[in-house]
Amino acid sequence: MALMSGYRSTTKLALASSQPSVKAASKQPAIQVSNLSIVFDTNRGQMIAVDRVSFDVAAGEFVCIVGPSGCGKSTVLNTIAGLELPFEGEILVEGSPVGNPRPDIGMVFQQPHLFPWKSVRRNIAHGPRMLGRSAKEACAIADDLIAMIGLKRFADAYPNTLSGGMQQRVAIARALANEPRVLLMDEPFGALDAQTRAVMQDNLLELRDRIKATIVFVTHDIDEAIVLADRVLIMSAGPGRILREVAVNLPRPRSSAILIEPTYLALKRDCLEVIRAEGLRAFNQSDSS
Ligand SMILES: Nc1ncnc2c1ncn2[C@@H]1O[C@H](COP(=O)(O)OP(=O)(O)OP(=O)(O)O)[C@@H](O)[C@H]1O
Repeated sequence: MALMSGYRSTTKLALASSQPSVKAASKQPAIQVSNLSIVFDTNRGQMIAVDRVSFDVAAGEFVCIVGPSGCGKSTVLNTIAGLELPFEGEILVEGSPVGNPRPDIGMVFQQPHLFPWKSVRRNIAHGPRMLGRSAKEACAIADDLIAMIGLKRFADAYPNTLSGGMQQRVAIARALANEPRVLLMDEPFGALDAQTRAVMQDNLLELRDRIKATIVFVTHDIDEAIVLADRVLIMSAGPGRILREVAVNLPRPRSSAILIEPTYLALKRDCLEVIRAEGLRAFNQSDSS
């Protein structure tokens, strides 16, 4: 496998001691989340969904957030996107506080949410048009991205004629059309079958090398997190906190083929130990409360 030619055994697991605060290596992080807390009103009273979460993401870094269902992963991501207000704490993206959704922050969800009445090209051109680009410019941007995601033959097709994987590629291209500095992805491959998912992971790794955006990616799947990320943040069961940071120093370019490499398996085993211990802690806690 050509992508594996540079493979070396450089895996290093970095487990920080106890860290509510996870700092990126860069001096000027693209994303700075400081003491983020989010409380929801529910019919059983107030519920702390996210509890004093702090982390940085360096410019160009790929960070995955994993954790048990309901631990607040999506809430953290939505808040960075400006979709979850109000919140306690501070979030800076490219140095500016987040408030409302911003064109320099792209978001991709588990479901592609394409406009069913627009063709692939017009779905992707929509963002640039909204930002004031001419129809010609917007179509040129869309066509470049369509080539990048390998759907040239489907430029004039409508979403309902595409497979789930193809629709998700269009959703990613649509998010990239505004040239976001930051791309937030909430389980974008969660609804796909295993084979399509592996192909999409490889596509994303390739795209990532070309677009140089800072990416925060939420997933349940530890394999997916290790294949994609420079760092994995493991969240605890609710209320959500950052439990551990795991540095993934596997060489790039990578592909899903690293899943069978011994260094990869060692890294996965260490992550799973952290996740299993946390699962047990949460179970015992809920059992005794
Ligand atoms: N708008 C809301 N109102 C009330 N509670 C909410 C709201 N949004 C999320 N929650 C609750 O906050 C907690 C965190 O939800 P969130 O969706 O962020 O978790 P998650 O880790 O992304 O879960 P999953 O992996 O299952 O998608 C959950 O207990 C959820 O029920």
